[in-house]
Amino acid sequence: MSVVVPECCDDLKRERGRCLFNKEELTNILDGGPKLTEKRRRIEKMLINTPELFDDVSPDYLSHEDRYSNELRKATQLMTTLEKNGFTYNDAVTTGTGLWLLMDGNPLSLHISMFLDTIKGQSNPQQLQEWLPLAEKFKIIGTYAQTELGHGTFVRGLETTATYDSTTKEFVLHSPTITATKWWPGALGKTSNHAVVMAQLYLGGKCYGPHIFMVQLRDLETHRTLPGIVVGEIGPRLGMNSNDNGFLQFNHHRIPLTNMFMKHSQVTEDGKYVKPLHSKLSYGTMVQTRVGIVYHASRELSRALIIAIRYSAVRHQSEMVPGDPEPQILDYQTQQYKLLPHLASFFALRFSARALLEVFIGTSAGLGSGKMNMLPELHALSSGLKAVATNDAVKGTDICRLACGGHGYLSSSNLPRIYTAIAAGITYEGENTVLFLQVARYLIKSFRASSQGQTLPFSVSYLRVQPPSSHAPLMSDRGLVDALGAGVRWMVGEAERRLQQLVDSGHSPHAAWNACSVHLVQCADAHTRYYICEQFVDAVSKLGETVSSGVHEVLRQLCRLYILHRVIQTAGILLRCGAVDGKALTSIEEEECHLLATLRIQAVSIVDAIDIKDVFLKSTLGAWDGNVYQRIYEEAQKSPLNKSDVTQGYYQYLRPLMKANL
Ligand SMILES: CC/C=C\C/C=C\C/C=C\C/C=C\CC/C=C/C(=O)SCCNC(=O)CCNC(=O)[C@H](O)C(C)(C)COP(=O)(O)OP(=O)(O)OC[C@H]1O[C@@H](n2cnc3c(N)ncnc32)[C@H](O)[C@@H]1OP(=O)(O)O
Ligand SMILES: Cc1cc2nc3c(=O)[nH]c(=O)nc-3n(C[C@H](O)[C@H](O)[C@H](O)COP(=O)(O)OP(=O)(O)OC[C@H]3O[C@@H](n4cnc5c(N)ncnc54)[C@H](O)[C@@H]3O)c2cc1C
Repeated sequence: MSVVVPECCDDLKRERGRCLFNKEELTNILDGGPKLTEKRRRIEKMLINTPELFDDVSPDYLSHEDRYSNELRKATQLMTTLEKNGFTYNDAVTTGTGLWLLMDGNPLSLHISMFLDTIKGQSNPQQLQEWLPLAEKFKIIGTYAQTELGHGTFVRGLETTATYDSTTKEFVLHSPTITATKWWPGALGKTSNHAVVMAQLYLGGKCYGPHIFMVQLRDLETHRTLPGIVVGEIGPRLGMNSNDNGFLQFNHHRIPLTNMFMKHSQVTEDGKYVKPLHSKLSYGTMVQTRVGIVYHASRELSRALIIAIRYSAVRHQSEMVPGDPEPQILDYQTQQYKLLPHLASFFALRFSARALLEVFIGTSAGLGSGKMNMLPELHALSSGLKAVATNDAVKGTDICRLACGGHGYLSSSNLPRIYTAIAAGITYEGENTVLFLQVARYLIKSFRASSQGQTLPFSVSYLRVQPPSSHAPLMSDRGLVDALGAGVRWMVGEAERRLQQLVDSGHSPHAAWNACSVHLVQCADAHTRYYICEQFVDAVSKLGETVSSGVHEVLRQLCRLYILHRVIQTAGILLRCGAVDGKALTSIEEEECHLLATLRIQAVSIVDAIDIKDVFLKSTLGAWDGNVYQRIYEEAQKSPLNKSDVTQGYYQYLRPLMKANL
């Protein structure tokens, strides 16, 4: 398949004619530099030239089994194509081309993300040497099996046991109850022959908590399940039904001692336990995946935005002025209000994902030399950003669907598939409310530490009890971000006061925590969004010296919109703590409406600069040429129901009903 850039329709031609900035420059910024754009495009070109990667028939028309097989065919083709062309799976993950861009669940995505990451992050040198080459070459195929029927969130509550038998130097894996059944892991049902399994470690009758084990599940020749193991697929889900999310039970299944991941904690041959430097190091794969999810969520949101904004420039509906031609729906202020703040969110998330990745890389380097002090900060940042990114991507994607009216509900718009895939991101890898509560714990701890005169880490330093007063004028970007920071400080202070008050009146700290948890989640959400605002302002101001004025202006406008929108969303808090007054809010609302109209002019060009090609958008509504109606019509012709004029169902059911004497 070659990339032919079609002539676009008049509406889109006019939109593109209004572009006042260098699109390529903006693309480079979003990719992280021209070299990364070039690398992404090389991977994409290679994928586009591999016709086997593209569906002839929509997965919606396939049986459950054919759908899975078709996805597996594409996933294996994707991996061999990458390998043959000298790219790594990591290239596919980091450029966003390898997980779901072409896919409907990709049964190898867990292998190339969490399985490989666990091997890299949790193995001792011998294990790394043994497992990494096998996994990288797909000689073994694995997944991350942690969640059980009874527990997903509460990892310490997992029931699968790994009991050490020092006589044979083996662990005995067992699922003692139905609720101990591993449930959900992607690609566990039919694809994987190995899994990294989280289980409670038992030594000499004592439980040492959850630890990770490498477990072979299936024979490497026959692919049959090994004795002592029951494994299968869990059935249809809201989305990603081409994957084989699975279940797994162990019946006193034995694995060698050396199959416990031993980078951080160890068990000696005689059954002694060696503690890790930090008790949560075994949660490292989850943290790393949360970092990746922030990027992934922003990418999925951007696909939905490209579709909805292009469509809104092509779709004409109603009369704005009686008797005038029907305007593009993008001209309606309400349509701009639906879409453009989410476009700003996409940019904000992309810059924040990059900042988080830097924290992750810095913290990982520190861990390598035994420095654990950055771990709580990374845990709080990755938890908060994963939660905000997925919440916003899901909300934004659904708004994009709604903004496309009826046609957004068509599978061929691809919005339902993008939505159902990213909707899972709210739940997997740490349910968002639960992650926010982890952030809140960090905020309260930090606030209390500051009251005792301790210095706070960078992401929470604005919470210190006596912050320096902001010198920036309120209506400047900095001034408004400072106002948002003052709002969060007030919220956290209020949460702390309420917690203390409950404890003072006789509640246990845990009961007090639960009684304040709605407010605590709001604190965590507000704190994370403040961090995102900071990253956005920071990134735009740093770019200011290096980019052309057109690009800088667009970024400045998007950043401003993000901040204004956030201030309006937080108005109640900001008024209560006196960070803004009613007059300021009125002028912020007016400015936001003005900015919507300004950004509308170049909105199509901005989404063009995100640079996702039609073959990856897979949408009748969002294609580059804007030829919407023809595409919708052609897609409908592919429905199996249109293969014959009269269907079997007519003879079987309708005709008898019509002939019956009712
Ligand atoms: C760079 C990225 C590369 C690749 C990925 C790319 C793209 C990804 C795209 C898509 C994703 C692909 C596939 C996803 C498929 C889905 C997979 C899964 O869902 S796997 C299962 C995930 N499960 C979870 O996330 C479970 C969530 N639960 C938990 O994490 C813990 O149970 C919880 C944190 C809620 C509580 O832990 P607990 O042990 O009970 O601790 P407690 O609350 O008591 O706190 C004690 C103490 O520990 C601190 N802490 C907790 N976790 C961590 C941590 N991870 N790191 C550091 N510290 C931690 C906690 O804050 C507390 O500290 P204090 O005592 O307050 O100081
Ligand atoms: C598509 C998909 C793919 C997945 N892939 C994998 C995988 O590859 N490997 C794997 O191991 N797992 C996987 N999972 C499982 C996933 O990680 C869990 O579903 C997730 O961690 C949430 O846990 P849970 O289902 O037990 O939800 P629960 O924790 O039961 O959540 C239910 C409700 O209870 C609330 N709740 C729970 N605890 C608290 C608390 N402490 N305070 C306040 N509220 C609370 C939650 O906020 C939520 O509203 C996947 C899940 C999905 C949907």
